[in-house]
Amino acid sequence: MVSEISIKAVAKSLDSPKRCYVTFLAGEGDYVKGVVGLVKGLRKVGSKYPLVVAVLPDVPERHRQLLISQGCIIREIEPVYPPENQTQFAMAYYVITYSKLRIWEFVEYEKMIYLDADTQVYDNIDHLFDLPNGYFYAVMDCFCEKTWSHTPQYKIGYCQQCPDKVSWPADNLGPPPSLYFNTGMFVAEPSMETAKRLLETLAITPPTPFSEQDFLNMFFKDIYKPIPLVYNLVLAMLWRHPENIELEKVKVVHYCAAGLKPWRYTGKEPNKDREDIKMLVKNGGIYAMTPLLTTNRARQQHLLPWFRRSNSRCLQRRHKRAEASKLKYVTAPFATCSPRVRGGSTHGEIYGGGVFVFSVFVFLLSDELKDENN
Ligand SMILES: O=c1ccn([C@@H]2O[C@H](COP(=O)(O)OP(=O)(O)O[C@H]3O[C@H](CO)[C@H](O)[C@H](O)[C@H]3O)[C@@H](O)[C@H]2O)c(=O)[nH]1
Ligand SMILES: O[C@H]1[C@H](O)[C@@H](O)[C@H](O)[C@@H](O)[C@H]1O
Repeated sequence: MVSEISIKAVAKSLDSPKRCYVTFLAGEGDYVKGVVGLVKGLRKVGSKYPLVVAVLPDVPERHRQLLISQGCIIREIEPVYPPENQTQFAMAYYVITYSKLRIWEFVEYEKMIYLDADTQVYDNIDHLFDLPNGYFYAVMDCFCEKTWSHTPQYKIGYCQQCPDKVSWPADNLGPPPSLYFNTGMFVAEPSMETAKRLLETLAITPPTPFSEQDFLNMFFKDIYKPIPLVYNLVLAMLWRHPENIELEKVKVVHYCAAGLKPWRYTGKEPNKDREDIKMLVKNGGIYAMTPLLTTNRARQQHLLPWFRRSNSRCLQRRHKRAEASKLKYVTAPFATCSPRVRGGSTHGEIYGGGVFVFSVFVFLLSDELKDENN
């Protein structure tokens, strides 16, 4: 029996413009825990739109089912690679993230907010869907971590977060670089034409260390519009540019770095008495109480019919593809990858220990998944 609440929810959804949150999932590792945390977070902050998970073929069925049971829409994508024989130029860890480019093919939606699986929302950001069309919105990155040591910016100590501290030596290096965004969160408009241009451009673009992030920065350079840091707080900002952060206002936290993923918290990390950590703990603690959708009634209230339609279309597509497919793809290489592969030093060394503590609250979101990783 469909409840009255679910009928109202359906009616409301049919009225709403076609919008969605979207994330990306590869491999059979533990990033699925991040997605469960994220969908619970979105629900907790009252987001009106569904979370679509763009999954690579190597995501196991049990993970897909788990995500569907939490209200996610599963959309399988074909992997995207940089030009053949050139993958060595991107950091091995990141090659798989080129597949994110497929989300521009999700043209059943007019607008989407992309969030990496290692982000968490602490406040509703639905209003970002109302930003004017025709631009690429994302938060400016920070260049201060050792992962950036391959760049001139890092070498001269220049960061766009504090451009007056070390000014750009135009005489030696030419005009300053364009503003550079982090791709853990962005607002974009799906379009087959854009999707096609992205892939065509990628085919003639040599891979670079931050793979799809560098590529999207290059591709959308002319229409990029920075949005405030509160929409994607890359953790390093806490200790690199604390003067730029108003912690109570942060809406999306990005647990951006190996070793700092919320679901990998061990409880042994130092510095848990830092004030910023305490603040995040206070704000984030409520998420531990967000329920899973475990009862039919809860599902009726939260799962809208387009979730089901879309998932059943997705299953049909997968069957078809499995039949036809001699699809060659590389599984996610980095779920178990050592941080050293990525930047020459461990993220433990880079970040110091304190921030691990605030990860625990998001970790609590996912503790029902403990067995998944064994
Ligand atoms: O085994 C994996 C590894 C990664 N991912 C997906 O790929 C995303 C990016 O990977 P990480 O979160 O491990 O990487 P970072 O936090 O360092 O992310 C930063 O660098 C990446 C590569 O440059 C991307 O651009 C990303 O958007 C940017 O925030 C994950 O969030 C997740 O959505 C998986 O699904 N499975
Ligand atoms: O600034 C960040 C950070 O330094 C990360 O370690 C890296 O993964 C990101 O891609 C980058 O944008």
